[in-house]
Amino acid sequence: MSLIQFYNVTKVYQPHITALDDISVKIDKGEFVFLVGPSGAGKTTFIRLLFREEVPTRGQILIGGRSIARLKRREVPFLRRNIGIVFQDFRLLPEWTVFENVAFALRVIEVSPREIKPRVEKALERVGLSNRARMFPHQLSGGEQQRAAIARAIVNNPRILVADEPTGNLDPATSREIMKLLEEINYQGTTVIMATHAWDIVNSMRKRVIALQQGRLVRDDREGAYGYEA
Ligand SMILES: Nc1ncnc2c1ncn2[C@@H]1O[C@H](COP(=O)(O)OP(=O)(O)OP(=O)(O)O)[C@@H](O)[C@H]1O
Repeated sequence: MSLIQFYNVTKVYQPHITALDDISVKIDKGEFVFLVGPSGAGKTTFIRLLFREEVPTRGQILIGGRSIARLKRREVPFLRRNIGIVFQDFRLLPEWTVFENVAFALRVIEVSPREIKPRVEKALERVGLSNRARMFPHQLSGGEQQRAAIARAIVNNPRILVADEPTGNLDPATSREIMKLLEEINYQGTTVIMATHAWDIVNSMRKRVIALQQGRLVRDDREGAYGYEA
C-alpha cells in the first residue's frame, strides 16, 4: 500500500478558483518526488492538503492508509507528527537560538525534557550544524538557516518531509548542498516531496517528477526532467 494516496482530489477556493483539478496519484514510502509547474499550478495547495492545512473540496487523501479528511480535530497533530515541513523563507524564530528553534518542534508534542537535548543534538549533527547550536538565526548564512529549518523538520523522525521551494532564497552552490542533504535524508528512509521551480536541480537529480499545470496533473515521470527551462 502506498504511503500517500490522492483519489480524484479537487480543491476549489471560493468563489471559483480550481487550484487542483481531479488529481489522482500515489507516492510510496522512500520515494523522492519533485512537484513542478508554473506559478499558480497548485503545488502549494497540494502540500497544504497533505498536512491538512486545507481540506479537499472533492476526493480523498489517504496517508498510511487512513483518510485524513475523517481525522478528528484532536487527531490532526498525530498526522503532523508524521510530516516535517520546510519553507523557502526558513521560518525560524529570530529570538531563539538554533537549538531552541529545533527543540520547539519536540516541546509542542510534549517530548520529555530529558529526551530533548540528545534528540536536538542528533538532528543538528545530521544537518552539519552541531557547532552552530548556540547561535541565533541572523548570525547564520542562508544555507545554514535552511539546515536549521531542516533539522527542526526531521527532529521528530517524520515519515514524510515536505519542502516548498526550499532553495528559492539560496545561491546555486548552497542549493546543491541543501539538495545533497535532502537526498541523504531520503536515503535514510524518509519520503521527500519537494515543490520547486529550480529546473536545473530537477534535471540533475533524475528523480520522480510530477508536473502540475492549472491544477491538473499533466506529467508523472519516474526519472524525470523539469520539462522546460522556466
Ligand atoms: N487561500 C486561497 N484562496 C484563494 N485562492 C487561492 C488560495 N491559495 C491559492 N489560491 C489560488 O489557487 C491557485 C494555485 O495556487 P498555489 O499556491 O497552489 O500554486 P503554486 O503552484 O504553489 O504557485 P507558486 O509556484 O507561485 O507558489 C492560484 O490560482 C492561487 O491564486
